[in-house]
Amino acid sequence: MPELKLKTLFSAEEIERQVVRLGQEINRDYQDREIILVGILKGSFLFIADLCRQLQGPLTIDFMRLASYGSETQSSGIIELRKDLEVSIRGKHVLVVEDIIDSGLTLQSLLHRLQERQPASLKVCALIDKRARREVSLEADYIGITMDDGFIVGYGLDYDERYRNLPGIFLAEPFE
Ligand SMILES: O=P(O)(O)OC[C@H]1O[C@H](OP(=O)(O)OP(=O)(O)O)[C@H](O)[C@@H]1O
Ligand code: HPA
Ligand SMILES: [Mg+2]
Repeated sequence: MPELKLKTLFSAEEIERQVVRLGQEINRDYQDREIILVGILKGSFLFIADLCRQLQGPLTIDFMRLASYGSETQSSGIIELRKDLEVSIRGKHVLVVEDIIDSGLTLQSLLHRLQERQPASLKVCALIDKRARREVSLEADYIGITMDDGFIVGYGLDYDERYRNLPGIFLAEPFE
C-alpha cells in the first residue's frame, strides 16, 4: 500500500479540548443517571478511552463492532455486525460513542438494532460530523467537530487498518 500524504486537520490539543467540552455537556445532561457507554469498534477506541475519563456519573462500558469501509474510502453500504453487546440495554440509558458520522449508514443500522432492545433512552456522541456525504438524515446529540468532505485518518480512524494510532486527525490528500 502506498504511503498517504497527510495534512494536519485537527491537532491532538484541539481534539482534547473538544473531548473535555463534550464531557462537560454529558455530565450536565445525565447528572447521576447511570449510562451504558457503547463504543463502536474499531474507530472509537481512543475517543471512548478519553471521553469516559471526563465523565463523572455512574457508567458501564460495552462495545459493538460494525464495519462497512474495509480498504475503501467510501461506505460499501453493507453494515456488517461483527461483535454484539454483551449486556442487556433494556430500560437503560444508552450513549453510543462513534468516531465519525459520514454517510450515516452505520449509525442508522446501529440505532435500528439498539432501539429494538427498548433502552430507556438512546443518544449518540460523535467526535467528527462529516456532512458532505450524508446519505441518511441523522444527527448526533453531541458533536465534537464538524468538517466538510475529505477522507481522514488518525485518532482511531483508519485507511485499510493503518494510521489509527496517530494522535491527531489528518486529511489524506489523494482522496480530496
Ligand atoms: O457514516 P458512515 O459512512 O457509515 O461511516 C462511519 C463509520 O465508518 C467507520 O467504520 P469502518 O467501517 O471503517 O470500521 P472501523 O471503525 O473498524 O474502521 C467509522 O468508524 C464509523 O463507524
Ligand atoms: O473519513 C473517514 N476516514 C476513516 N474512516 C471513515 N469512515 C467513514 N468516514 C471515514
Ligand atoms: Mg475504518
